[in-house]
Amino acid sequence: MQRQKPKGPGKPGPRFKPGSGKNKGAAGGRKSGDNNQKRPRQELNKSRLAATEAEIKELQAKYAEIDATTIKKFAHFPLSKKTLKALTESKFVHPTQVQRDSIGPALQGKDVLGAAVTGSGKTLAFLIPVLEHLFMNKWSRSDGVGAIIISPTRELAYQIFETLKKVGKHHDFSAGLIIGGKNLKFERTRMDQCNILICTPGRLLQHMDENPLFNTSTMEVLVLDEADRCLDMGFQKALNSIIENFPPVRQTMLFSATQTNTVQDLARLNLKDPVYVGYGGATAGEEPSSSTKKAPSTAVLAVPELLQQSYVVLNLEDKITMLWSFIKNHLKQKIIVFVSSCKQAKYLYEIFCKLRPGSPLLALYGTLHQDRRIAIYEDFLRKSHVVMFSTDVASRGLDFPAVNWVVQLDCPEDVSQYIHRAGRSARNKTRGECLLVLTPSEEEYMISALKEQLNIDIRCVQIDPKKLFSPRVKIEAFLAQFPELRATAQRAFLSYIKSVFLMRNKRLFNVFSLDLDAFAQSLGLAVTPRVPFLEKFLWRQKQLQQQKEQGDKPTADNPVLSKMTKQQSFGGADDDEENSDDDDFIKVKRKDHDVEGEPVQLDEDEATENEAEGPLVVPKREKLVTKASLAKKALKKNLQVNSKLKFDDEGETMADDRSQMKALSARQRTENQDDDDGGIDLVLSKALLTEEDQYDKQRFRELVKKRHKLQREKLRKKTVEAKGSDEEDEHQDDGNADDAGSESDHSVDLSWLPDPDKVYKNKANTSDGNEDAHTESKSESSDASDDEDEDDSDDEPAYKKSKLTNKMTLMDTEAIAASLLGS
Ligand SMILES: Nc1ncnc2c1ncn2[C@@H]1O[C@H](COP(=O)(O)OP(=O)(O)OP(=O)(O)O)[C@@H](O)[C@H]1O
Repeated sequence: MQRQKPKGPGKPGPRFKPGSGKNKGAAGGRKSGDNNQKRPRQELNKSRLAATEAEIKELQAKYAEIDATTIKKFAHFPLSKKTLKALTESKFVHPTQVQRDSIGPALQGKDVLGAAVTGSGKTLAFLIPVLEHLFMNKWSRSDGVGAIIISPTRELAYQIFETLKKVGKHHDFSAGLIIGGKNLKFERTRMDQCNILICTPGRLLQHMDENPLFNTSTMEVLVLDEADRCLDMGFQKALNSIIENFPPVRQTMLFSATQTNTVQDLARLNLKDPVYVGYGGATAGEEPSSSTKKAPSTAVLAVPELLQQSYVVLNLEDKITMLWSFIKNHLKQKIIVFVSSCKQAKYLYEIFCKLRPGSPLLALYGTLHQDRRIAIYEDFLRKSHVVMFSTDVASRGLDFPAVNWVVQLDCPEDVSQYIHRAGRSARNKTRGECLLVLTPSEEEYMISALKEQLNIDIRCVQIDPKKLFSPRVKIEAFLAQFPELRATAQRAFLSYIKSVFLMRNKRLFNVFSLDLDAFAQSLGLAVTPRVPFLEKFLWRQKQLQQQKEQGDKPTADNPVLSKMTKQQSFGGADDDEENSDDDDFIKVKRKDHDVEGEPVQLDEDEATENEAEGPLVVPKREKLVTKASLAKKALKKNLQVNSKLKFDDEGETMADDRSQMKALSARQRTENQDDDDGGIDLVLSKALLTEEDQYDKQRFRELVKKRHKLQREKLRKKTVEAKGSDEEDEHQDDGNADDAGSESDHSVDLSWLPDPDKVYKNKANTSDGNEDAHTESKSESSDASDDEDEDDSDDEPAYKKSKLTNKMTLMDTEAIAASLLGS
């Protein structure tokens, strides 16, 4: 039974129109009029409350009698009027099997594990109980978070939110969509006011860690949609931390088309006597029909009844030709093409846009901006014929209407991934088709796994070569024309190889069976790009082989060797940061693969955790490449970022004293920083810069002084030379004195003239014009600093300044002329 919470009055009822009271218009009766308005409002609130109380009691009394077998319509469930009204308005009248089986126990407050075929209506199977739980407990905005629904992808969370808006529209609860890529501040300020939160694990954890307003202690219902995905390795850490923050007493519901039921997962979630819905007994295409309290050994794996499945076997290099021909032959259809990495989805989208197949194209993958992702998702919902290239971000839970074809261009990791991808078509009893594209090396394993686990007979189709059109030549031309596209093709090439390389099921995915040159050519690349991670892996294997031949065994004392062995057993890449920029798209996240190779010893904690399941091989997690780690790497290699080398004419490097730190304390402090963990101390850096700045200024002043000294020396030399030659001339040729023309060619001894310094100093003091001149001269030397100007004024003779100013008065000129004539 559900716990009744002592509640306040709940949300206010509708406002009364002003003047509806009896005393309307009475002079001076405003106050009493207000009272009269308040009274009916209070009375209405009371009567509403009483009605709600009565409804709750009535519904509660019926909970114990719920029998799934007798339920044909939603109205047969003891549901609140508000929920029923919204369901009817949304044309949800008859519950699906999973809804029939799970809503009853969920209303009774039991934990539920629901597994049902894709598109069978699991979303409503948990949303209805969530709404009813809050209603029965008279939840209001001030009560905080009552239910949290966790979904593995943002698009799925968004879709659940949209469904909640439909079926919960007559309730007064507030709901929030908490997903990454949205405004964190906005979410932060409103989260505490939400009664129902729909979130992705990462974002929820972020709020739990960073948002002091976020309080989950009031939470009473937890739902995990696509529970097996939420509980697998990719989200394990985040989910463990999230669950720690939840109150231990709560109702928990898990739903998926490929459900988890491992003891370990259920223990993590604190499930108490859960009811299993859709486990066991069903065959392909047949919906599960009963719920059970016993934990069955396996969950049902099934694909929709009306889904037609087929597969085709092709060499890797023929995939693009096949896809192009397929799209050209299905122009008026809605198609999703699944590939294994974001870069492939991007490349296929870009090149097909250039090739113009005649059908609208879209691409949905994780590295797109969130707003773009939602826009593409909505675009695909709306369009009736369109091709969408997608990664597995769209493989789970998304309810696109009327998808005609799902093409799995790259082989799925396992059967459950196949089911989720295929389930985007043939939803809710509609027809759909799925085409699985396999390479010859993938065929045997995948087809036998599908037949065994799904108990289906998947049809192999042969492609008519006449219907194949190769776009290879056009692709090559586009790549030659657009270098950016070529780069995208190269990235797509590498990302596909890496995805195959990282797959843990080596019987299914064998990177060495691929013809890399042919594959590169099929993407339009004239030259096959290098695959560094593969080269490195082969080199390491060779080393290992050599070590083995020499009789060495990997031990704890031989870390290199044991690392290599470990890596080989993973069959995966190392965490070498060199290749890390290719890594963002792929992570080996799942733990339920068929794994080849030796089991690897886990950390102690993990090992004990996994004992119940026997030896477990976990994937090696990729090291996160952060800016700090890159900086540390650069430091280790003694790389100086932004350093400048100068070369002389002979090509020898010259010391650049400007780049060397002069300040002793700065140098000491920087040297001491070597022991630090990294990061930038802003205060320290500022102090160092100020100190260095002073040295820079001093150095600059010295340079200027040096330059001026040189100039003066040059000038002095010239004057001395000129003097010497004049004296010689005087001795040689006195008779030439009256030759005016020759005078202009030779310097004249003007030492007998009055000292110009003295003359202009006096004038400068009296004349206003000289002030301007001084300013002008300053502006002319605007390159120099203020200090430099001061130096100039000390050192330079006054006549130089006056020469610059060119401001001689008439009297000065006359005086000079008179003295010249006088002499
Ligand atoms: N009772 C119902 N009557 C009619 N349509 C329904 C009913 N329940 C659900 N649907 C519709 O069926 C479609 C699939 O529902 P939903 O997305 O909940 O399926 P699912 O089981 O969660 O699928 P998946 O496993 O892919 O996540 C939706 O379009 C939904 O509106």
